[in-house]
Amino acid sequence: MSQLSEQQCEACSWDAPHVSDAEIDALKRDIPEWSVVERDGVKQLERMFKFRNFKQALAFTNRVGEIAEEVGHHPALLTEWGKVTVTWWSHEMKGLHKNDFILAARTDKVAETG
Ligand SMILES: C[C@H](O)[C@H](O)[C@H]1CNC2=NC(N)=NC(=O)C2=N1
Repeated sequence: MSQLSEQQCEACSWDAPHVSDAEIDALKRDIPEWSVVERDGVKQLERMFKFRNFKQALAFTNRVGEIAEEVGHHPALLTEWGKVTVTWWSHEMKGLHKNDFILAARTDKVAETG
């Protein structure tokens, strides 16, 4: 189990510090299945999860929605037959905050434990 998932999200505003490339490398070790992608100059964390059907993919989507609502930090969720693509980033900062890594670790936990 990742300790990262147990850490608390901090309040995050548009001028909060971005995680450095060295911090990204260190934090990514706890969430090895996630990729850092860059869209329109904005770094994002992304992972695709596979399921047996649409219903299970939708149930996972809703569980991830619940953990997002708990902390007021929200991912992009693409739900398809048998798969869900989850993308975390901090819109206000236009980049990655430690919160995104914490939520990615919690997303992994949802996938493991339901
Ligand atoms: C007002 C509200 O809390 C903010 O707009 C929140 C909502 N959820 C959010 N989610 C994410 N991922 N990034 C944000 O910057 C963000 N901002």
